[in-house]
Amino acid sequence: MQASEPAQKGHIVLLDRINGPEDLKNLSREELSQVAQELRQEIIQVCAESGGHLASSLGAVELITALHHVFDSPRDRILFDVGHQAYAHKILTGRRSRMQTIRKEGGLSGFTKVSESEHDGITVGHASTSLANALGMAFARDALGQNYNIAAVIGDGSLTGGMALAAINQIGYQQKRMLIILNDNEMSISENVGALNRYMRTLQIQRWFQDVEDAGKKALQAFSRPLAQMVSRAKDSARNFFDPASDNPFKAMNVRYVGPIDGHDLGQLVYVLSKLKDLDGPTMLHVVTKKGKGLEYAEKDPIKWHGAVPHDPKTGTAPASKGYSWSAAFGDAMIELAKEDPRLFVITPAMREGSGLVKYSQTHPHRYTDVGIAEDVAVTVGAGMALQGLKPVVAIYSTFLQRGFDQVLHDVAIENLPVIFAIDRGGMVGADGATHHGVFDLAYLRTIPNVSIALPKDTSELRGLFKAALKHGGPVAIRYPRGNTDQVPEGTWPEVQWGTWEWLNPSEEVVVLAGGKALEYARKAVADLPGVGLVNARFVKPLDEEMLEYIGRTARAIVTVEDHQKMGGFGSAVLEFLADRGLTPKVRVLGIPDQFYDHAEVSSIHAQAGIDSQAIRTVLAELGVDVPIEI
Ligand SMILES: CC(=O)c1sc(CCOP(=O)(O)OP(=O)(O)O)c(C)[n+]1Cc1cnc(C)nc1N
Ligand SMILES: [Mg+2]
Repeated sequence: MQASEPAQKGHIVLLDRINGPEDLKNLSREELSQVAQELRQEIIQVCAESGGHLASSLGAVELITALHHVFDSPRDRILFDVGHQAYAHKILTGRRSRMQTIRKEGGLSGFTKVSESEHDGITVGHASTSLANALGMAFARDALGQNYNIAAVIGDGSLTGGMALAAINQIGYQQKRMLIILNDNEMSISENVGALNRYMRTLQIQRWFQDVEDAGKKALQAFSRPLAQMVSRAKDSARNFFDPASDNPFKAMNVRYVGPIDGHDLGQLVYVLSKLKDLDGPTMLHVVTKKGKGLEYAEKDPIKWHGAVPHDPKTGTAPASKGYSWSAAFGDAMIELAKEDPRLFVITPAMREGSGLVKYSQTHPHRYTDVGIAEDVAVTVGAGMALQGLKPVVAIYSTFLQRGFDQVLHDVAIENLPVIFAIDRGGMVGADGATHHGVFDLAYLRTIPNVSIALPKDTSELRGLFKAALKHGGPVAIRYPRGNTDQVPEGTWPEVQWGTWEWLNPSEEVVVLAGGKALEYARKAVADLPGVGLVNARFVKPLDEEMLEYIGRTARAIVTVEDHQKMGGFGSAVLEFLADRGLTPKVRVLGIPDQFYDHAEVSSIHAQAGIDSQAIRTVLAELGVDVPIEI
């Protein structure tokens, strides 16, 4: 590709001619800097129009440009942990024209995805998986006698995940050739946490230490070499004492550590990556970046601009978000509950904002902790708290609780400990796609003895269930969807009788059973059908056995609806119950079919999956209920 005159700011010149990483190879340092500038403009424009992971992607622009200049993707494998920071990677690997479709139905994934491009080494969305993937690829490369490079980019937040640290332990032990690039911007979604994070700050101070030391060494050598050598020996022994970098955990695990270097200095990045690329064994390059780099309002507030909504790119202004979210309803309830019960303690695995806990963490800072991206740790920390008399609430997305399944079983349920799981994003979540949909939790929780599962229909019931859960003791999962709910006055704490359902439309011939988000669809579906019974099945476990027994004996047909996999969910529980008692009404189970759903609007996914109001009415019609199909 011919070099061209550098473009004035604002004009896209070089990107127009980059259709793949091979077009980066012959660019000069100045041209690479121009490419980075143009990438930044495109990412800003894409996120302004479509929303997306703006701040993370802006912070990784130079790093990704340098990686694709130095390495030879797709022959070399370049992996991104979580994959949310990879917008520049997508643009440079032939997807520039489709960037406006990102996170939309039929469009690009918001993360890297193997089926989307040969340049996407792994399909991700959950954190901390890149290093074990990289090790696996190194095993495969060596076992097959092949020869290519593997580079894994992992953020400082993702490095707080146990899976990443365990992988480094193995990587240092196996000594396979690979490059880990730690993209350290001191941020997870919130400020990053953990001892390793604090240690990495000292490494950045250490650069200052290095510079002073280098200058001193040069001055001394100019004066007397023997003296310089003697001082150098003395310095090395002192170094372990003063220099934090000498207890570098990565070096301790036999991973070569290089850095920290400026993750926005393209010249330095290209130089160092070229030097490290072919070194034997594992190397970690520590780069320091700024989340939101190059966009003033995103640099100033990387938390807000971690996940951008469509906005004015010049000012960062966006229409005020409407409505009161389930997450806010949960956070407000916790603030009040903590005033009532001094034993309450809320734990988040790096999702303070997403779980609606910002205000709670400020109101009750001593009854709150963020354990980092470590859901397994969050659950078992809750178990430890419960063993010693606290009332822990683990605030966790359904999809991320998958990382703590064994901890729920092994550390909480066996001893029937009073840990409450506030499960947010229960059900389909939309733009984050298959890696983030929370549609497996009813099945994986239902099989664990002692665990109760409840689905509030509104904010008042959410609060009533937390109050009942605190009284109930034992492990309780209270699951609610992404999206909005109603707002209730402070002090709303209704009584909810444990394990009971609620008749909403007491008609007995054909009965629809649904809880949580599915109940919204069911209500709409039967609104003008007085002959169809409707039950708020707010407990998945325990079922309301008395009511279900009655319905099983009297109704000719039952329809269950859930925003969850059909297999193993609420409908399965009802079928098991009826079969155990020899009750034989017709049963239709509406749930998510046995497949993954990519990113799309939640309503569209629900319609495709056959659990929305239209689907319910169609089934009712098939069961002989006289319903107008269209609503
Ligand atoms: C997108 C998403 O779901 C993100 S991005 C992110 C912060 C990652 O911080 P890191 O320092 O690695 O990257 P940075 O943004 O460049 O600073 C979190 C916690 N999450 C949620 C999350 C929670 N828990 C798990 C297992 N995976 C994910 N992806
Ligand atoms: Mg980070």
